[in-house]
Amino acid sequence: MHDLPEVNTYCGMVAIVGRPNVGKSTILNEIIGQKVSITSRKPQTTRHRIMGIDTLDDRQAIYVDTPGLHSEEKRAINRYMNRAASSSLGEVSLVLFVVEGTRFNDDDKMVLKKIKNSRLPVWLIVNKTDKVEDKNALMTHLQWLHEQHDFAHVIPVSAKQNKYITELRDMVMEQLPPSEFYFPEEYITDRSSRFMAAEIIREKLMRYTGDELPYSVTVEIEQFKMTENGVYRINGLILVERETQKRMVIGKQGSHLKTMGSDARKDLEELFQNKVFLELWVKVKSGWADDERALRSLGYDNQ
Ligand SMILES: Nc1nc2c(ncn2[C@@H]2O[C@H](COP(=O)(O)OP(=O)(O)OP(=O)(O)O)[C@@H](O)[C@H]2O)c(=O)[nH]1
Repeated sequence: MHDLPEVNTYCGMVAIVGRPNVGKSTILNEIIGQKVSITSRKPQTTRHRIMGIDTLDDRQAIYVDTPGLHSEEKRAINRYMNRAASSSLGEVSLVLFVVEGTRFNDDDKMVLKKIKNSRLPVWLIVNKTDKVEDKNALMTHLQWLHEQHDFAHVIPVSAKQNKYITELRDMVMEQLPPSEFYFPEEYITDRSSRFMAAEIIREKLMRYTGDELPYSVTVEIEQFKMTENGVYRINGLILVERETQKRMVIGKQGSHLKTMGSDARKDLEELFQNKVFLELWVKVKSGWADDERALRSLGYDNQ
């Protein structure tokens, strides 16, 4: 009889699911200690499935941040996001179901239904507790939440104030099954530097522009290279649907684009630990959000 190879490390996938805007990406970034998933006040900021990798000594937790699940599936991009969110449930060992304070609406119900079907162990993470002034109401709500499903844990946190995030991280680490590491220990995400650069630029667009933009804007990295003097030279192309949106993104005498570019550059330098030279262009590309083929050509390939 052959001895099985001894594994003395622990590693597993943890899916972070929930309706849009409950703070999934913020929780992930707080756990990893770096911006691996972009966030904004606008719902549905996360469009892709992103892994955040947290390695500590002999343990590696691979968090999968998913686009917010929601019931509206009108446009192609919404369908894509729902697929990306659901497909991550197949391969994980633990689900963190994120809800917000004392709110629990139809979209939360829909997510809970999906989770129940998956039969995975679920921890309920009640985020944004800092926003709840009435602590008695919170207690009553937590009690009610407990009754909705056989949650292994119900954990109130505030990602924004970094409250109970370390405790959550430690609990997850304890829960990992014995396994080889999936990623080298220095990795913090499965995504390429190009992808991260595009996402950070998109985050600035989401944050600085009006409500009209979220669905219609996308970013392509046309060039990403190290120059002879050790600077990352990044050229980003911002694609919008309409001329009015182009003007909105650029701002008066380019003021908007300049501020966003400078903010994005700072984040990129922090992320890559390297000096960055960033150039941005804006171009009108009509109708892309309704065209699945165009989506795929821009990298929305549901992987
Ligand atoms: N007050 C408060 N706000 C928070 C907290 N966590 C996240 N937020 C804010 O909530 C908004 C949404 O956060 P995200 O992390 O982008 O939410 P998400 O669930 O990933 O959103 P989608 O990308 O739409 O799925 C942002 O403006 C965050 O700053 C928290 O603990 N307290």
